[in-house]
Amino acid sequence: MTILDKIIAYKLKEVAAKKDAIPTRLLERFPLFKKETKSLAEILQSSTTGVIAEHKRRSPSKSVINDRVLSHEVVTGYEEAGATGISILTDANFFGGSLEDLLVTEKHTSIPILRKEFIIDPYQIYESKAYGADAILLIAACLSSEELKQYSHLAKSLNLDVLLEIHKLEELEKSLLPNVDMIGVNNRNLKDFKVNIDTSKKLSEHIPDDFVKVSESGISEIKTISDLKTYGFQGFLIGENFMKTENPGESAKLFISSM
Ligand SMILES: O=P(O)(O)OC[C@@H](O)[C@@H](O)c1c[nH]c2ccccc12
Repeated sequence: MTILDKIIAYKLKEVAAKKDAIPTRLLERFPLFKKETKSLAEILQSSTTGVIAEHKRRSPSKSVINDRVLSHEVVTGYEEAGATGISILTDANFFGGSLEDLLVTEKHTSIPILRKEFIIDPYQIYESKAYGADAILLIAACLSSEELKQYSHLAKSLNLDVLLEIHKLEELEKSLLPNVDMIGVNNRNLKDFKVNIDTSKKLSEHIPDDFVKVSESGISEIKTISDLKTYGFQGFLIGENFMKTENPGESAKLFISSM
């Protein structure tokens, strides 16, 4: 069983319990459900930097990255640093995140927020909207073609942008859907956690130009970004490189200001 299989099995149980606690019809009554969302894809297209800074306390590959920092300090720091968007990992069990982190971010910042979660049920898309997300992540490795189609359609009907994550060419075919705004190439293999930036470079030529291209994971140098830009990437998802430092907002500021 790979870690991804483990996460999916856990998510199925987690979502079943959540549906009992707060049914979809209640989520639809949350005040933020009516919030006007901001398009991450649009902002990335007009940004010259394109950094999506991620809040991530832990990960299955590295265990603790930063358990001390308060999320509101991190996210306001990210916004002040000039990040184009913020990614919030809401998974508690493997990444130490929460929906509370999403609420805090919504309250304290005004740039687009990506909810980073292992989405395996439409319920989580309603939940993302109810807790203030502007965009969601769908992972091709976790979902069938039919699910990807259905979930991206639902997200768009709620005005949420869709970032669809792929790691290999076979996953791209089922990901070229009308309701997908951005295609993210994860440089990290979720099966063995190995990171290779060449994954983005290799897959870039196969991604049609009508999708905003995002490169995810393992980015720690500005020259990597300049290089990826020549392959058509406009978004760069960075977590650990900022989170592992004492002051993630300050690290993001140093990084972005020297781009
Ligand atoms: O911390 P990094 O190496 O900068 O990576 C950030 C982000 O890309 C990574 O957290 C991520 C990419 N896709 C995911 C899917 C689920 C959980 C996490 C992720």
